[in-house]
Amino acid sequence: MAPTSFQGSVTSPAEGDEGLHLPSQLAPEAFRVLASAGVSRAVLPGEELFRRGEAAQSMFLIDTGEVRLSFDEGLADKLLGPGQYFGELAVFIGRHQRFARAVAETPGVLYEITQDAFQALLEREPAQVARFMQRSFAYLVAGEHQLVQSLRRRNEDLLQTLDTLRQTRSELTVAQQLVRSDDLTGLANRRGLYRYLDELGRQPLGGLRLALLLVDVDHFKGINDRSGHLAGDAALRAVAEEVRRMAGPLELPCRLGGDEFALVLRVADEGELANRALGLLAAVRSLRLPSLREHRLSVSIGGAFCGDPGGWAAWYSEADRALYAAKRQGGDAWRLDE
Ligand SMILES: Nc1nc2c(ncn2[C@@H]2O[C@H](COP(=O)(O)OP(=O)(O)OP(=O)(O)O)[C@@H](O)[C@H]2O)c(=O)[nH]1
Repeated sequence: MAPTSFQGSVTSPAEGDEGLHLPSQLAPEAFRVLASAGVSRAVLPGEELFRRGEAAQSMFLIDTGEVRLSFDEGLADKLLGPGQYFGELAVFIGRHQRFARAVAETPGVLYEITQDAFQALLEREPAQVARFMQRSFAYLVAGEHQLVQSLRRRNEDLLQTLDTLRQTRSELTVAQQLVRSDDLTGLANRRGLYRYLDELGRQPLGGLRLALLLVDVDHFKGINDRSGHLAGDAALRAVAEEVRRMAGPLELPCRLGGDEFALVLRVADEGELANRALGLLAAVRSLRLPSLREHRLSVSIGGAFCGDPGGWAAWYSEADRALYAAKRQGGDAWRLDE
């Protein structure tokens, strides 16, 4: 039934170790026997032999020309040539859906072998068919193995990408914190405060009132002048620590710049605000820094209640007015903007 023009190629495997040679290249004798069960069919470039998902009926042997197999996304196409076969699962297991699309790449001649013809061949040439099936399974298993390997590699690549992403995110978080915090004291800086104020409008206050305290070190220029800039830095850090200590968990202590600090508080009433301001005055007053020699640290504090959570400029100018009232009083004092 099948006079073949395929004569075997230089890559065709030697008898006996066929299963080790990939891809599916048949020795001329095996090809001849299989082709004898098939019907020869001429194909033209672009001609579709089967589609993905289609119910499989037969397998194909390539006598001349080339056929392209396309798989799911992510898997490379396969180009098969003379002496190779494809679609063999159809004759092995029947009722099987194609998982590739097969299209003729060049003009050529194929042998199409139906399941019935294959069964008849099995009875006629059991030894040859058994060898053919054995090599096919070895080929399928090797293909499966390659697939598992490539999935594993892809998985490793994904894990690595995920790792890089995680690292970038944590670097970004650190960078964002650096951008929002003050180098000298570690408190939030003005940028951090604005960010906090943005969030503030969305948070419930649970019946409390928001208030702003502006804290400014008294005669700080004199500290720098008398004891040096490093001593000035130490004084700023010590005051910052007291401001931080006074802040509750949802309150943001920050350094606005120079010797000026700010704290947005949540208080029940004016009495509580006064207590907290007086507590801070006392805490700074009791600081003793050896680098400042005889100089006693003190701060002035101006306070204002925040009517509108978005109105930073208004709160700031009210608290600033109160702060200068405290300064005019001689410092080491607190005033509330009325
Ligand atoms: N050591 C040190 N000094 C700073 C820093 N930033 C600003 N300064 C200095 O802080 C001083 C602030 O001085 P002023 O704003 O005049 O305030 P003051 O001397 O405290 O005067 P009053 O507020 O009226 O009591 C300036 O001399 C700045 O040079 C800093 O990071 N470290």
